[in-house]
Amino acid sequence: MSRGAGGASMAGPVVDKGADFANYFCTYAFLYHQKEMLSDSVRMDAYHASIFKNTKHFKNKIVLDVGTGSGILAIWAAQAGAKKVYAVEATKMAEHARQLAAGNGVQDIVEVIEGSIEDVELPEMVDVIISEWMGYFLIRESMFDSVIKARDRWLKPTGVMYPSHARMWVAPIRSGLGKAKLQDYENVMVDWDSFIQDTNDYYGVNMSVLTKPFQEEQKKYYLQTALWNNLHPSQIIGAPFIAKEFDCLTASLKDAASVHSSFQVELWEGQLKLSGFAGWFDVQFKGRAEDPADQIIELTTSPSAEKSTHWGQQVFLLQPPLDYECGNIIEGQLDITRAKDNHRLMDLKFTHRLIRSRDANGVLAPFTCSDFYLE
Ligand SMILES: C[S@@+](CC[C@H](N)C(=O)[O-])C[C@H]1O[C@@H](n2cnc3c(N)ncnc32)[C@H](O)[C@@H]1O
Repeated sequence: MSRGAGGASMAGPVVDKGADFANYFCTYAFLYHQKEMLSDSVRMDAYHASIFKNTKHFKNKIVLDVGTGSGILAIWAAQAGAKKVYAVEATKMAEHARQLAAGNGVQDIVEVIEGSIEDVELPEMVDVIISEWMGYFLIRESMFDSVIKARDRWLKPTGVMYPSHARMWVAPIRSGLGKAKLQDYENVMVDWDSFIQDTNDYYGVNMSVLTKPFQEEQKKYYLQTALWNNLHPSQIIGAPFIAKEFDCLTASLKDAASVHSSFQVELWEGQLKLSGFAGWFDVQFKGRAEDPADQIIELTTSPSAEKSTHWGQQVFLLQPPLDYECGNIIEGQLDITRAKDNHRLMDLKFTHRLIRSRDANGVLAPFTCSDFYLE
């Protein structure tokens, strides 16, 4: 791939650091935002268990926490017996992490370093890299890039990644959200029409040449942007499939830059309306093949009746929804690439068709394409 803005090469995309700080990092400098993550009990329980059920990976070890935020993972690593923890944080939250480590008596073990992991120098290689880098649908925010770079630079050849594996899941769903979004979009366009009329009547300028670009802009916003949602499991209408898997020990920057996955899913009976697709992720803490975890822990963000996470699921709605019959199959291709103007956002495209039956002679619906933006 080329090395233009949004493109990825072996060294990753070229990033305007000032813009990146303003657009991305700034919210992490606020305690209210860190508190949201610290209040996600599914997330907290999984990381806590991954460390304390596998203390052999931490006892007397050198640990690097990439993006320490409040310092929580670094403090747990110290409590689990780490000899030294380098806790790297790009924002001023580093000061709070330092306070928190001292407030919990681990200031001699946890060394908080304020700076971007790409720029900091550590005095030694580490045994473990721990990080909570996952964004919506796993790869939004592109923080995995930073973890990969840290791994390639600072992890000993025998080192362990926490988490060790990650997977992106997709499933066909039903949802009432599409109808509401379509209504919002239509209302906005009705409002635009009266705005055009008023501007012409009162101010003598005809704005109608801007109708098409306005329509495109609003369509993208209301109908083609991925939506955050906490789905109920009953909204899933076909077997979820894995769109991408990462082994965090070996994944490359190129691997992390895009997803290309074909799928074929039989739709379950009893629903008959395909509203779109949902995407979520899980991560596993398995250690490494030669040094496996004593207890494998998994953190999942899948739709659940009992346990939701702050990640929820990302929902991609078809407009209009597709009617189907029992036993129909939806097949197609999912392509995700980095947005051209912001490497932390994704452009996502579903190319799909509904096959009326498994029979090769079944009636085929035409291909439909849906572009979504993980913004
Ligand atoms: C999702 S938060 C996790 C915070 C904390 N580890 C936790 O689990 O509660 C990610 C943190 O990583 C920091 N971060 C992201 N990219 C970074 C980088 N390249 N270098 C240093 N810190 C980074 C962010 O500022 C943010 O505080």
